[in-house]
Amino acid sequence: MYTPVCIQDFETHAFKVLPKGTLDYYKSGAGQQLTLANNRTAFSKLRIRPRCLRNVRTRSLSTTVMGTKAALPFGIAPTAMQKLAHPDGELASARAAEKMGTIFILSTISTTSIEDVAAAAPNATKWFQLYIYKDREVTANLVKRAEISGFKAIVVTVDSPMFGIRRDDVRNNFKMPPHITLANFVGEKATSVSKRQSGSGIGNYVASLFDASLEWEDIRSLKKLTTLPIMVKGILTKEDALKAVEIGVSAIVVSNHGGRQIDSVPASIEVLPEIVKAVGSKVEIYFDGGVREAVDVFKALALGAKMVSLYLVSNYCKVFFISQVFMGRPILWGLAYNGEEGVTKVLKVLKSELENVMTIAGCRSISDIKPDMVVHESYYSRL
Ligand SMILES: Cc1cc2nc3c(=O)[nH]c(=O)nc-3n(C[C@H](O)[C@H](O)[C@H](O)COP(=O)(O)O)c2cc1C
Ligand SMILES: CCCCCCC(=O)C(=O)O
Repeated sequence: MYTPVCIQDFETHAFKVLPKGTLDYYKSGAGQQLTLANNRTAFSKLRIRPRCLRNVRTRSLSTTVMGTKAALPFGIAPTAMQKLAHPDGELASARAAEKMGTIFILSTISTTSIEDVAAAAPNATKWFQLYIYKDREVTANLVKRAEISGFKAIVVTVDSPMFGIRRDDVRNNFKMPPHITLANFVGEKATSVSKRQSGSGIGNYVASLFDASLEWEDIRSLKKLTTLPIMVKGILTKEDALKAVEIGVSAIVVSNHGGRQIDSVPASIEVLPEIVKAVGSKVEIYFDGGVREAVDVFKALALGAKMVSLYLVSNYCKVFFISQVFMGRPILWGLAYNGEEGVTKVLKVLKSELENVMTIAGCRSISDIKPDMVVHESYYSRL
């Protein structure tokens, strides 16, 4: 079998083996796909400034997320309908996350139920991504089920009052194949959700069922439904980041939904410094969008780092840093390669790349990755 050595290799393989409708759904961005491309281009414009002779004989990639240790600073972003890539779908990716000691975020629109994922990967740190439905009973039920099943956080996606127009999905009249179900909606309410889905594209599903009337106060109400920490995913401005802090969320995911919502929003990595600067250490900040290599993880961690002066008198400074970077599509490419083993391989490739980059750059731990170790390319043209 073809042996991938980098995430690009997994992608090339997936492009060959996935059916056209699935591949187009997974890979597409909105509109002309400018933001999708820019999620990558923006990373390529950043330069790493390595440091030498720092005794990097022992290294650790571990980090702390919401008070819990994670073995890796990168995890699995929520992506819908993973059984389109492999029959084991979300079970495979959750198990791979468990094996590698990293975080797994399950999509509301999963093809495996909350309970089945929990049973398959009991020791993984699992978070549940929530789309808020017009029917608040459906929403409350999802939150309760995630809580009872041992998920450790609710990640509310706030960038999707309507879905971005992904042109290939429209051209393909993309629908879920009949042998696959939206597994969180089997049962009374679910039937109505699933039935509406069949025969209509995803844009129609979202328009008919997701709640476009959401406001910040709804996030406050959501907090009353659960004891789990609430995170908001899809923040792209400092104004919204500060609003999220004011409402009392536990974390913010800086994300442009993989370029799938508004074409021409900035790359996630372009937005990160503005948000870190505004929010500081008030809440945890995570990141996704365009991560395909360990150098991208390194760059995001560096730009997410912020020096915070704790005790001005003693001049003691602590560095707060973003503790997790998430990936969407690379996990789907891993699934398409070989289910659980494929996703594990994707995570392992990235892990060994990151160890390599950190070691050569003089970093023994994630907290050694400092803001001044990454600069924009214009830094050098000014010299
Ligand atoms: C096929 C696909 C399905 C997705 N489904 C969801 C979803 O159900 N919920 C959600 O919040 N984000 C979803 N996303 C967005 C991802 O969580 C993440 O923000 C994005 O994929 C990150 O970009 P990357 O693919 O470049 O890593 C999806 C993305 C893709 C590509
Ligand atoms: C059938 C509902 C579609 C959900 C889509 C999930 C998603 O967020 C995406 O970007 O696609």
